Amino acid sequence: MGAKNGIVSLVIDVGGLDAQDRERIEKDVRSALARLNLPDLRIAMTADREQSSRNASTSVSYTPASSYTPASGSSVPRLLAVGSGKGGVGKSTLAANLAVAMKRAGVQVGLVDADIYGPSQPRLMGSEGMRPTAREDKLVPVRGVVGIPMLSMGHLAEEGQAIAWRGPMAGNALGQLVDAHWGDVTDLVVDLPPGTGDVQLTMVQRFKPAGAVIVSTPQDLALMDARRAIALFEKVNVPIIGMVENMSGYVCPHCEKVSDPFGSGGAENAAHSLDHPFLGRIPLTLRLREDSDAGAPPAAGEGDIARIFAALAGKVIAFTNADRPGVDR
Ligand SMILES: Nc1ncnc2c1ncn2[C@@H]1O[C@H](COP(=O)(O)OP(=O)(O)OP(=O)(O)O)[C@@H](O)[C@H]1O
Repeated sequence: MGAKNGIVSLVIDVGGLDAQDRERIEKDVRSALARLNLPDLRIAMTADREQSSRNASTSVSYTPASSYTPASGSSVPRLLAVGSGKGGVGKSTLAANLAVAMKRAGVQVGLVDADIYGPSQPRLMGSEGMRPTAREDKLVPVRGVVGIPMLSMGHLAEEGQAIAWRGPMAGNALGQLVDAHWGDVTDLVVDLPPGTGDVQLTMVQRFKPAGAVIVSTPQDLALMDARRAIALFEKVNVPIIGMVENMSGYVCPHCEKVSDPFGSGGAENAAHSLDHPFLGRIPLTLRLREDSDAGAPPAAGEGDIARIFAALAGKVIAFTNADRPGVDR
């Protein structure tokens, strides 16, 4: 057991124990330590073998420290944020499929689920139930579909456990997801929490993404929120890579006729009026929702939707190739 920078770390050797015994020990230790009222406790359970899979022999769970800064000299990949002004517009769906399409285009891409209050990337990327390992005080990502390394609070918090940290703790949790062992990853797609409040502002300020993709649905109200999201990034000088219009046109699964329940073209007009690139339009389709819920991002398959995500990814890659500086820490 040790304490550094206000973080109390406890390393428990659980070599030779099965998952049930490991869980029991962790639970017992946590409840014993709860009486001490430690604000920032990190428990690492180690064993002789290291894997990042469902059968991991090393697992990590922690309560984040309230003030976290990446170790000096640590290098992290370039961060590409995916943000939205409001929830439910398809930000996580876009982030997952963008990462998959970038990977298919040959980019060494990773994915961070910064939506730490409602992490959905483990489900979208087919990595539910996986637990990251830890090495030298840093997390080792798990692998989602098509082998994309990824980290999400959903991999660390117990299933169904409410995640309700205060702002600074949220920032710290994200710090540990970003400042991880990313290996040869050059670009990290970051799924931000929805909204434009203090938590989002602090995250963007602290982690300084190299650029941001803004997702919106076509309605006026959603677009007003998207404008607020753009303003948030601009406030801290994060370039806007462009806007994406999601749920744009409903494709009937029976007759393939297209209708526009939320209107269409609003995000493209908004992007032009704000002088930002328009990256593309993703239709509302039953298939997209079903595949997403099943942990099979359509960008990994073939067909129209995969082609749409491939085109989007091409534009994001063009942005990263346009002599943009990486993250300067
Ligand atoms: N183009 C689409 N067609 C059909 N369903 C979609 C589409 N985009 C997103 N969805 C569905 O809408 C729901 C919300 O999407 P998603 O979770 O990606 O949104 P979000 O903006 O990240 O939401 P949250 O605010 O909860 O993080 C999901 O069930 C998803 O499968």
